[in-house]
Amino acid sequence: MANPKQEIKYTKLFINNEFVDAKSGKTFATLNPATEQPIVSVAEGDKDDVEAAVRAAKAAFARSAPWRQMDASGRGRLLNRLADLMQRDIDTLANLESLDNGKTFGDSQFDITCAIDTFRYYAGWADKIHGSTVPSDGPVLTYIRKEPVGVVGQIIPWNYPILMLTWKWAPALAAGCTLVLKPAEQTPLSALHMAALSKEAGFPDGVINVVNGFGPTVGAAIVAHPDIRKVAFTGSVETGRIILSGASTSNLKKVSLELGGKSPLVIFNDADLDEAVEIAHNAIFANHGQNCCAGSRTFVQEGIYDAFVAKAAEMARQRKVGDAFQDGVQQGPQVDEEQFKKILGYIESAQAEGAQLQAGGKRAGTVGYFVEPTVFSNVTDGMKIAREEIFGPVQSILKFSTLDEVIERANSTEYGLAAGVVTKDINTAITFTNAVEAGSVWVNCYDYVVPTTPFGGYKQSGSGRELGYSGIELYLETKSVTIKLPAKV
Ligand SMILES: NC(=O)C1=CN([C@@H]2O[C@H](COP(=O)(O)OP(=O)(O)OC[C@H]3O[C@@H](n4cnc5c(N)ncnc54)[C@H](OP(=O)(O)O)[C@@H]3O)[C@@H](O)[C@H]2O)C=CC1
Ligand SMILES: CCCCCC/C=C/C(=O)O
Repeated sequence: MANPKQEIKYTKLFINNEFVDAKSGKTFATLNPATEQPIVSVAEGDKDDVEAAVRAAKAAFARSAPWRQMDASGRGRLLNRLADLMQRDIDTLANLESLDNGKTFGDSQFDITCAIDTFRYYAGWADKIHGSTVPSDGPVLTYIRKEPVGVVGQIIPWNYPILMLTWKWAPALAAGCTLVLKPAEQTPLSALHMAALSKEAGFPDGVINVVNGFGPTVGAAIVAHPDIRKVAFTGSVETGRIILSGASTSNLKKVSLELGGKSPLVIFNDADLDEAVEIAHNAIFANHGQNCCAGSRTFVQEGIYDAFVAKAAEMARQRKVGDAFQDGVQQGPQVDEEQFKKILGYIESAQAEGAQLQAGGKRAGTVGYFVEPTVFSNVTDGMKIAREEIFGPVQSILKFSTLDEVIERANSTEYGLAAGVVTKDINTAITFTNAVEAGSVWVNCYDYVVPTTPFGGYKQSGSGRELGYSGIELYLETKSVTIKLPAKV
């Protein structure tokens, strides 16, 4: 049941299976973006708390520790148990997520259902991670072992708090790593409830640690720590750059990055118009536009352009904006004042650069970080809204003539996370999907993100792939073992 008055039980740091205060005693308030008021204060970790968390994670990774002695199938059972507990607490988790992030209760439930599926998917992998034998020359036996990387640091954003935690925790735990997670400062609450569930599920001491706090303190300490062997990050390109550089100047820890996007969604003349409008609407407005793979450049072929714009604007005007806990609401507030102001700034820049405002265009209401679902037509490639990640409910509709032209324009960006194409012509669809520089391409659909399928970016949208078996590979080392035999056998 949706409950904006959800009791909040966990507000401290989670280190070595205990909730503890920050060593400094400091706390910070997490705000409700619908009211702009504090929900609760949470412990504010810093370098010393990261140190304690890494020490716990390192001890949990010791050869004789219960986690390392556990059978791989035992890790799978713990992951499934955690998924069971998430299912039991789905309403509590969804309430915490919606309070802290502003997304609708229904969207939070959907995200948590996806997260549960992901834990179950990786539970299945835990005892199926294996090496191989290799036919080396000479009287030797050579085999390849796959081993967990060790202690890993994980830094996640605020747009899908539980889902991003899951994309990090589930493969790392299936692989046998131990971890220190930093949730985003805006959305620590669901991660802390997840920490409590991990203890209840039976994960041994120190395997999972959560340190709330800020990027330049907690995040930087994770990135610099010499005992952390790998860092996994989701967030902005700018912070991704800082992380890569911090990893290279500390212990050269491995890094995987899932960064931003400016993803093209291309709609051809032969598309079913209503279906295409709906795909494009959901591609940009889902999660209030706060989505790394949002279809933020809607390219529409000239034959249907005017009709498409009219219907897209009408659909945006019908989108119901309001409090996350109200029935029928499709869009809550943006996560914080910074994002809210950034989005309004982009809307202003689009008007100044000559884009035509078709719907929305301003703040919704007077309290909370609500932005009207906004649609611009006559957007051209050089405009700021066509080049930069807005991360908000702003649809930019661009016109194109030919397939070759739109391929070139779609690829004319340093991002390469996702792309979509809507057409009835299989040749057009395949030509586009082969040519577009993007880690995920969706044909006649969008945002089809499932646990089995790798997800990540080309170019500056990142490196490495989460989900699928690729997600596990991020947390594995490869060891080649060669044993001399008395004779060739
Ligand atoms: N790819 C994606 O899914 C996301 C993209 N973005 C893009 O980034 C823009 C800015 O959002 P923002 O939240 O500032 O994104 P950031 O990339 O800065 O935040 C993501 C995470 O990184 C942490 N972080 C920040 N600085 C450092 C650092 N120096 N070292 C280590 N970790 C750090 C943040 O901590 P803290 O909690 O203190 O912020 C947060 O946990 C958005 O408008 C959007 O365009 C944002 C979120 C997700
Ligand atoms: C629930 C379906 C959409 C998932 C999108 C994942 C986005 C990740 C990100 O923004 O980093």
